[in-house]
Order: sequence, then C-alpha cells, then structure tokens
Amino acid sequence: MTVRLAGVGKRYGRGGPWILQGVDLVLEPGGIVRVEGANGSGKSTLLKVLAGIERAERGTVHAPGSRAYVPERFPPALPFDARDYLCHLARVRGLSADRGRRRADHWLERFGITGYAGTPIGRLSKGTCQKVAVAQALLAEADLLLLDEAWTGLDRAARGELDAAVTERAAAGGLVVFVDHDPARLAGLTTAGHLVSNGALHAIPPVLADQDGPRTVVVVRAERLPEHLPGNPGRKPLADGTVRLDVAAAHSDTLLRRLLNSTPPVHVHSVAGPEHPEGVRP
Ligand SMILES: Nc1ncnc2c1ncn2[C@@H]1O[C@H](COP(=O)(O)OP(=O)(O)OP(=O)(O)O)[C@@H](O)[C@H]1O
Repeated sequence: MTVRLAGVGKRYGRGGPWILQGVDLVLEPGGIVRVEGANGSGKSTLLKVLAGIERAERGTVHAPGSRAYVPERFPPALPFDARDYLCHLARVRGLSADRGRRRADHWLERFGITGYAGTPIGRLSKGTCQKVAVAQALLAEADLLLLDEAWTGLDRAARGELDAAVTERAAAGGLVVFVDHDPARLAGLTTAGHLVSNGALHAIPPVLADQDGPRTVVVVRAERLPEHLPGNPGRKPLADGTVRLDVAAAHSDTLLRRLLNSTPPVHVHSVAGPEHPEGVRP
C-alpha cells in the first residue's frame, strides 16, 4: 500500500518552531527506506508522524494498512513479562490468542530470548529489552514498519535477524522506513534514502553494498530464483545448471535465510566466503 505525505507540517505546541514543513513524500510497498539527518533535525518526528503517534498540524498523511513502530526509547517499566507483553500486543493488533502466542514464541526464539519469556520487562537487560521492543513491532507483519535506531543495543546475531526480518517484510510487500546512526546499515538493501534538513526532505541515493569488502559465494540450484535477493548478489549461471551468487559477506546470512525460505524451493549447493574459505556443503 502506497504511503503519501502531502504538505506535511509538524511542530510541538502552538508557537513552537516547525520541525517539518511542506513535506511531500511517496513511499511504495516493498521499499526499504533510509531516513537520515543531523541530531535534532526531525528524523524521529517524521517516523512518529508516519506511525500515527504524532499528528501533523498541516497537510495530509495517507498511510493505509497496518503500522508498527519501534521507538528510539522503549518504555521498560511495564507490568508484564516478555511473552505476556508480546501476546497482549498481538491481540491489540488483531491476531487471535493462538496465533499471537505462536508469533510471540517465534520472535522470542529468533532473538534467542526464549529463556526470558517469563521475566518481567522491567528486570530484563537493556539488550534483551530492545529485542522485545523489536519483536513487538515484527509480530504483526505490518504493512508499514518504522524502525527508529532499532539495531542499537542488539547483539550481532540479533542485528542479523532484524536485517533478515526487514528484507522478509519488504519481500512480502511491506514497506520499511528506518533511522540508524550506522551509515552502512542495510547497505545494498535500501531502495531509497531521504535527508531531513531544515524541516524539508531531500532525496539521497540509497547506500550501496561495499563492493571492495569481503564476499561470499553461494552456489544454488533452483527452478526459478526470486527476483529481489538481499544484498543484490551477482548471478552467474554455471555449466552444470547451477547458479553462482556473489554477495557482500555482510549480507550472506540474510541471503541464505531468504534462499532457504523461498518458494519454489532453492537448493543451496555450497557456501564459500571469509568465514568458510574452503567452502561448506549444507
Ligand atoms: N515531544 C516533544 N516536545 C517538544 N519538542 C520536541 C519533542 N520531540 C522532539 N522535539 C524537538 O523536535 C526537534 C526534532 O527532534 P527529533 O527527535 O525528531 O530529531 P532527530 O533527528 O530524531 O534527533 P536525534 O538524531 O537526536 O534522535 C528537536 O529540536 C527536539 O528537541
């Protein structure tokens, strides 16, 4: 579902400075969109307006479909344990109790925090709390997913899971808009970029994958390969009917996960890269 902002103006309180002014923006489904700008430029404000958490004083915000948001700061002092909180939010977002529990357990497992499912949120470590903050936004598979510094505080494995979740959402037709201090976050995966400056938005080119960095080579056999693959790998058909995919090593986990979950199925023959210089056969 296409998201449209037209002439959007936002300020906090009457007489306050305009944080956003005359903002026009069209975001298509399937996009992974980076928002950047200096400290205090209004990135979080833009995400909150898109999330429907802050109201624009001027202009129109057209964001049909469901929305989910990871705030920059997650309120930790909630009277729930992690699983009850996720199940509760799943219900709020319209999932049945059964499906909500399954989705909550799915994300607890993917983030490696099943062991903390029964721990009150206020007693979780910062990193685990952040995983719950991200999981609450991922469980409903929203049409518009807004991530405000969502990677901050996550360990390496969880950052990889979030990268994968973003590409899965976009591949399923969702739209993802994110802010992150790491300029290389989702490099090679973003479809558009916007800079917030003096209340206005300026289109900037999407960040490309580091072509000079370490590469991973994945050889696959498939009836048909998905069109959009994480990391935009180079493709070379080989004489034996397999295809050689060449991707920045940073995207190899995400690419492999996507390949293994593809329909029609993709058979992964071998993986070779900086972590497996000799190659491995799954
Ligand atoms: N609830 C609020 N009430 C009043 N002013 C606010 C509020 N939230 C944000 N602001 C102000 O709006 C401006 C933009 O803030 P915002 O958090 O959107 O910027 P940002 O680009 O996300 O900043 P950062 O990179 O530091 O997170 C700042 O001057 C900030 O102080």
